[in-house]
Amino acid sequence: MTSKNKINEDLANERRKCNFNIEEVTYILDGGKEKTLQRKKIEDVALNGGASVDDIPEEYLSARERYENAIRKSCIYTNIVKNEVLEITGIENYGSPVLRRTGDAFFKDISPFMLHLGMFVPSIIGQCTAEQQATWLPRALDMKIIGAYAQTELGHGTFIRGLETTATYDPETEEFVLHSPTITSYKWWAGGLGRTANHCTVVAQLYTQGKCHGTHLFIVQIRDLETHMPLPGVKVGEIGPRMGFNTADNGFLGFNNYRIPRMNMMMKNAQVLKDGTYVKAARHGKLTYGTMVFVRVTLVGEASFNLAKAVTIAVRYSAVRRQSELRPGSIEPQILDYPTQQHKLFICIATAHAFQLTASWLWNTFTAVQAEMKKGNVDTLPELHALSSCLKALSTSDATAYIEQCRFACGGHGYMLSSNLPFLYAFVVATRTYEGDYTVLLLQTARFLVKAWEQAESGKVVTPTVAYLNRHFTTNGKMIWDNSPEGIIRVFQSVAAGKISLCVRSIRNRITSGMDHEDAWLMTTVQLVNAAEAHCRSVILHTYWNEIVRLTKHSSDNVKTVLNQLVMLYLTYWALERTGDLLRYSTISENDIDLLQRQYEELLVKIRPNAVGLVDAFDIRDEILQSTLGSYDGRVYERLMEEVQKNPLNKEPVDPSFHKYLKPLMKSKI
Ligand SMILES: CCCCCCCC/C=C\CCCCCCCCCCCC(=O)SCCNC(=O)CCNC(=O)[C@H](O)C(C)(C)COP(=O)(O)OP(=O)(O)OC[C@H]1O[C@@H](n2cnc3c(N)ncnc32)[C@H](O)[C@@H]1OP(=O)(O)O
Ligand SMILES: Cc1cc2nc3c(=O)[nH]c(=O)nc-3n(C[C@H](O)[C@H](O)[C@H](O)COP(=O)(O)OP(=O)(O)OC[C@H]3O[C@@H](n4cnc5c(N)ncnc54)[C@H](O)[C@@H]3O)c2cc1C
Repeated sequence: MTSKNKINEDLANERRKCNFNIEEVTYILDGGKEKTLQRKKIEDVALNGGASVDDIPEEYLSARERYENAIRKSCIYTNIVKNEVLEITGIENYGSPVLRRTGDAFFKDISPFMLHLGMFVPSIIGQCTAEQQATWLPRALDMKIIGAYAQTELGHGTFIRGLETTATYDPETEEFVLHSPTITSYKWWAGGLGRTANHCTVVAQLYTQGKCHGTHLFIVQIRDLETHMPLPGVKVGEIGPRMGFNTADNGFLGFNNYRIPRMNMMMKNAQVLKDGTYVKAARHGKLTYGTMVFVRVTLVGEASFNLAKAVTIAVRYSAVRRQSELRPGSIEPQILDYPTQQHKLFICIATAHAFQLTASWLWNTFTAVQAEMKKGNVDTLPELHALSSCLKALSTSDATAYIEQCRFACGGHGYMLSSNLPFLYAFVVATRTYEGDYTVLLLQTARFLVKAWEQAESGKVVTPTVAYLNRHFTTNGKMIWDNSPEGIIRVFQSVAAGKISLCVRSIRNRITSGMDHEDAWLMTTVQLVNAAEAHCRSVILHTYWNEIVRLTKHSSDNVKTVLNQLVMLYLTYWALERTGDLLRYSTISENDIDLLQRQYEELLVKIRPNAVGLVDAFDIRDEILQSTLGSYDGRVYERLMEEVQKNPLNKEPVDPSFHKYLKPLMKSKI
């Protein structure tokens, strides 16, 4: 073995200690052996060209160079996907999470094509008629047109009904006239819009026959396909440097009475006829929000994958890094041996599992609701909206916090961009805001919960994810504490039910004392967010536990054991995090809490020998991790040194600024 591919001895030892079959766990996380094999095949095809390697790391490039480099690599990757990968997977897998995952080997930040594939194409699939899809979809999939999703404006992101861009139908010419009447009506933020896109989905207030019908979606060409010049009546550009997403060319867009054909309104859920007659969406008023629901569902898997990357980096680094002495003169321990380090990291592994399994379950729920909607039944949409809202909110928020925890776990070296942890953080923290801000989405779930509570109160049987509310009305007093997984889950459901019940009481009391419903709701929103969070925790705990039981039925004993230890760690961790709630809503005693704490510490000890095996089971290739600290071989210090050689500041021994500024300063007299 050359020193280049020699595995760090501590890491090699960790792998020898691992007592379970790593591949078996990978199969469970991927959704089955077939899926793992398919993923590996795709990664082999897409990554063996080594196209991901930049001569100069992108963080040293100027804004212009970075953008051009991101476009260059997007085109390379797109060609590989079009010419080689889709041969294996079929065109229907264009937007699959595997391609998204493989794409991370090409971009440290983000591809300017991401929104084309992540939202423009899904909006065509979800919001266009079959005839419109036949016109747009093949061209979009073939990258003959490149799109963005322009909904948010300078003045409004959350409150979609407040958007100001107008689309006024002109029956004379059978066109819509798009207009930006104010500065705040300028589209703002859309990824890929600033420099890359020639088309975009525009969300605008629809006016026809003198009446406003609310926001609708339109496909709009904004640039010439040959010259890429903005078309007359279109003002478009890039919004400027941001915390992350700097290669996504997020853009602004304004219209000056810009005309598009009638058929460019996405007409699956509502139509404007040639004479201007508006035909209302018959089934559900919020179907035009469907693309956002789809993306929220996919973001739970994104949170899991990015957290898996961060914890892979931090655990491998913690196995390699040695620091301090436990006893005078003794060998310095691996930092992974500190229980406090295990406390920081093992919850991240468990959370990545919890979110991955919840994401698959949510995806199945999403496809089931889609199938029902195709048959004309929209009854399950409110539950899906409530679920996807709170799961998006919590998974992105927890992933953000835990990625930062992984960075803390890597000390100073975690602060280096080459560790990839700062990029991961900047990327994931944005997911807490975009596609619906954390608080706003939890308040959406709260609306659903309050309604479900009222139904349960009147004796009606409610839908499965809130079925625990029915139990709330048949049991009196606090939930009996029981330290089994099922017992802990039941207690978390009681906490949620108790908090929802307090919200309802607060709202009613406020109304009784003279407030109108809107003010009573507003004054209760702090509690409502808290109740929705509690509900969502119980959903995640329940789903994680159920899925582990189901998926490990035929697993080997050691895999069953380690995955059980992880899920128990997760349940125990959250019980300890929420002791205040547990004391309030269950019969848990101080003694029970002491036992929980001991159980938690014992679990850390049990999981410790398998920690590296568990992150290896995420099976994230080095090209995708892009980290000096997290590579499979653990050559941390060598890679940090190699990275220093790429720093343009080190190219010359003396920087020109010495002669220009420093020397004159040093020579000048006081
Ligand atoms: C070369 C590279 C190749 C790489 C290949 C890889 C392939 C890539 C493939 C996939 C990648 C996936 C990753 C995707 C990454 C995507 C990045 C995205 C970037 C960010 C994009 C954006 O941010 S787009 C903008 C998003 N904006 C928002 O989310 C706005 C948030 N606001 C809202 O959603 C709503 O306004 C609101 C929910 C806050 C409220 O709406 P409104 O005021 O209209 O409603 P009400 O509060 O009055 O409620 C009325 C009623 O309706 C119910 N309701 C609301 N929303 C919905 C809904 N969506 N569905 C169903 N029902 C809904 C609401 O609950 C109320 O019900 P009641 O019964 O009356 O209570
Ligand atoms: C990296 C990035 C990429 C993006 N990409 C796109 C894109 O491609 N296309 C696109 O259309 N948009 C995009 N966006 C915009 C994004 O969807 C919005 O920023 C997001 O929905 C939040 O809306 P806002 O900015 O208006 O925040 P605001 O609504 O102004 O929120 C500010 C604060 O007010 C609070 N608040 C707002 N309303 C309420 C309420 N009713 N109750 C209680 N609190 C409230 C929020 O909780 C938040 O704390 C992107 C944003 C980012 C950061």
